[in-house]
Amino acid sequence: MTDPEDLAARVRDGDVRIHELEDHADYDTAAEARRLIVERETGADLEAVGDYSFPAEQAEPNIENMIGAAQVPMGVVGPVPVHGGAADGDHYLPLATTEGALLASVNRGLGVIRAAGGADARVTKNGMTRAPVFRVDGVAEAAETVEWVEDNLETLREAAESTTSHGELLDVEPYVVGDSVYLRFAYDTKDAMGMNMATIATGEACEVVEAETPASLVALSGNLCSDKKPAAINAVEGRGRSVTADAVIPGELVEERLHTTADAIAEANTRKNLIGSAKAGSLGFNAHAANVVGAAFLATGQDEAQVVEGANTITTMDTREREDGTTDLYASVSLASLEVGTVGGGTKLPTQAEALEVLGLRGGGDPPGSNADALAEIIAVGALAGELSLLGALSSRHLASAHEDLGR
Ligand SMILES: CC(C)(COP(=O)([O-])OP(=O)([O-])OC[C@H]1O[C@@H](n2cnc3c(N)ncnc32)[C@H](O)[C@@H]1OP(=O)([O-])[O-])[C@@H](O)C(=O)NCCC(=O)NCCSC(=O)C[C@@](C)(O)CC(=O)[O-]
Ligand SMILES: NC(=O)C1=CN([C@@H]2O[C@H](COP(=O)(O)OP(=O)(O)OC[C@H]3O[C@@H](n4cnc5c(N)ncnc54)[C@H](OP(=O)(O)O)[C@@H]3O)[C@@H](O)[C@H]2O)C=CC1
Repeated sequence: MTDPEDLAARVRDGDVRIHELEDHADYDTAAEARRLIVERETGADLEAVGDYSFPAEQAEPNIENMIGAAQVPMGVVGPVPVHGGAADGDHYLPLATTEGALLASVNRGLGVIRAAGGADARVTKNGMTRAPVFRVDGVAEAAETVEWVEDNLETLREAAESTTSHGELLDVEPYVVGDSVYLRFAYDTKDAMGMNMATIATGEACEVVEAETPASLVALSGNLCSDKKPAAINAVEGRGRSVTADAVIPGELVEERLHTTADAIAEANTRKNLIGSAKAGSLGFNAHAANVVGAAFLATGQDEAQVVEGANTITTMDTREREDGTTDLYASVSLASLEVGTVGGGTKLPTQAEALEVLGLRGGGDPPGSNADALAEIIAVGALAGELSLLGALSSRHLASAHEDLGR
């Protein structure tokens, strides 16, 4: 049966479940039937939602109960001048957002960085984590379990890596709380963001832990991972890529293009991003790193919920005196836990793959991992540009007027 009206009627009559429509029709017809059901029950018109540009079947690994697609406007900023460990040269960065003024701001910051000769960027740590929680009888069994894990990393590595041809187990960090034992597994997941890969590999390793120790698995994710929640452990230890970008901006460029001074930006950064964030109890000591991380994630097919970890960013802005008496601005961002991939997840979907192509980073890198490293470095430079521009706007008191002009 391939008629959407008939399919919708069968769902209404209870003959077919709404999430099983793909068993009875092709994927696009199933989505159309679902739209009919939802339209009739809610009175909403789903014409725009149904006007998507790719075969629904292509999204099969990414969504259940598909009715169409949410379309977010995508723009481009740059070129981004990056001197990175993996990324080098000028890259246009696609960003998808609904916040007017955001791309203008990042574009302005990139123009400043470009005029200053570009930004350096490096991935300084890489490890996607999964931390299962086990039940033990008490502290004696907890210690026995931890000792076994520490003595048998090779055995755990063999089990975990049997599930993947790309992933490598880097470390297992044990934590004990009463009769709970948490094992934080960290993997080099190469060009994949790696959450599925790390979860599957850790599941295999957990079977060995249960067979060899008194510990009994309670949950494959015990929240010390920590995925998609604000967590100090990610800000301190890192998760995914830890990446830093910096640039020195000549004082005259700050004045010409940001309409303020290096001193004023440094002061705004200290009082806002450092002291203000500390007083607020924030994990993010930055202005809006999440803006660039989120927009780049939507454009390139990353898991949008992991913007939470991307916000674990510290921005520093300091003045540097030159011999001629003028003052430059040293600017940096350090993203502790940027979780990105160029294979897997949403990266294969058509618009997302095209966005990765714009960056020259679609698919696996050579060597494996280099494309995801490069993506992390480019996003970090984009975040640095956003910080420079917003701090400039705040220092020159242009934030409200910018959003009056562009954001509404
Ligand atoms: C809006 C500007 C850039 C104007 O700034 P301006 O200096 O008046 O702009 P301009 O017209 O002189 O142009 C300067 C450059 O900006 C770029 N630019 C300029 N306009 C465009 C445009 N339409 N499209 C693309 N790029 C644009 C472009 O690079 C241009 O150079 P050019 O190419 O002309 O040589 C500036 O006032 C600004 O950056 N304001 C800050 C806005 C901002 O950062 N908003 C971010 C969101 S705020 C938020 O979400 C978080 C928050 C604030 O709540 C977090 C917190 O608590 O801090
Ligand atoms: N399971 C979970 O708990 C969670 C899942 N997610 C979801 O997980 C998905 C992302 O998981 P992820 O593991 O990244 O992606 P996928 O599950 O899509 O797997 C990617 C696979 O691509 C293969 N691959 C091919 N080339 C490369 C390369 N160069 N580098 C690395 N791997 C390569 C690997 O296969 P092989 O391993 O065989 O080598 C890898 O496992 C997203 O959809 C996200 O939303 C998010 C959070 C939690």
